Amino acid sequence: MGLTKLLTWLINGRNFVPRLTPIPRQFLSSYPCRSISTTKMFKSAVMNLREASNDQVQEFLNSFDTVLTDCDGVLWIDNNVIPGSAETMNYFRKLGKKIFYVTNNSTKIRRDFALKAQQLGFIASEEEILSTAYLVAHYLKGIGFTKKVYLLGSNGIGEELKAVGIRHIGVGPDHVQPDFKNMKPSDLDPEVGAVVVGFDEHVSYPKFMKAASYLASEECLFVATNTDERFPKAASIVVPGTGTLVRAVETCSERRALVVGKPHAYVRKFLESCGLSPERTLMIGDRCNTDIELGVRCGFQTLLVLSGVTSAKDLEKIRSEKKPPLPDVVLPKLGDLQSLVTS
Ligand SMILES: O=C(O)COP(=O)(O)O
Ligand SMILES: [Mg+2]
Repeated sequence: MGLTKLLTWLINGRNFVPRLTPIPRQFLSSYPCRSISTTKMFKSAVMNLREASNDQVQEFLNSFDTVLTDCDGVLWIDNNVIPGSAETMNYFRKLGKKIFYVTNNSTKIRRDFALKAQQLGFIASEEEILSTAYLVAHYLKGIGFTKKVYLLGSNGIGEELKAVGIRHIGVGPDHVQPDFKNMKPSDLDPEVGAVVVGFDEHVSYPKFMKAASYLASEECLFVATNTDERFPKAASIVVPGTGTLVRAVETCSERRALVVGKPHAYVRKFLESCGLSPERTLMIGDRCNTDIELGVRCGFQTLLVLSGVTSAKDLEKIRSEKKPPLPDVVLPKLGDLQSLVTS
């Protein structure tokens, strides 16, 4: 069963018939999902759950049936679990909440995300994972794409493309040679009909040249996984995120990518097609400009945890600049919910 069908089935029961028609490209660029009132988008009150009464915590827990959680920065950082997050997610499940892991990370296939989650103590299955690698494949398959993809990204996307019968080239090192500027048209594959940009640890100048050269043809599609500026990191080291690569290719190709990840239109449309009940859905994230913005735009409740990218200081800045949207509720880390429900 496909992920959309499965999500729909889990959420609505067998009788619900999802809309599985591909989403037209021109529609996506302006797709608003639902109109957001200015008060909701720019509200200034954020409830700190640690300062809430027992009744308020209980009310919060009773207010949602479905939990969509971000991964990097909420559940784990690299391969290290954030203390208490597995216990909290498993507690949600024990309460009967449906759980889905919605990640902008494109480096793994869904099965490997599920495996990683399980190894870190989360109850999780492949069907509960929604990743940007999967969304890219879902999008290209949905529009009937049959050509080859030039992939400035990792095997995670490559494997998801392969799973839907789409061929790709480009994964792995493409080192700079002394005469790299002498690249010729014959160095390009004429079968390429789309450039996909995701996280690529082997990013290099020749890769940018190839991506931009393919994109010089107007017919060539340009798809990106996500625009996160940075990965969450515990120490004071900055790890540039996929947004860095997307902006670089957008700059040299003089084009804008269709981005499938949070908070962009494709993932919002995808979630909407799953028939979630927005007012009974909670989105948990560590970034206001991806996770919380997605949640607000979809009409979900939102919980920001400060264990990843957005810090308490950032939150203050967001509050004063009114951009991006603020969450409904905040916690230092997801695991803190445990002490609140047991106290
Ligand atoms: O890997 C990323 O860029 C972000 O991943 P996340 O959405 O799970 O935080
Ligand atoms: Mg995150």
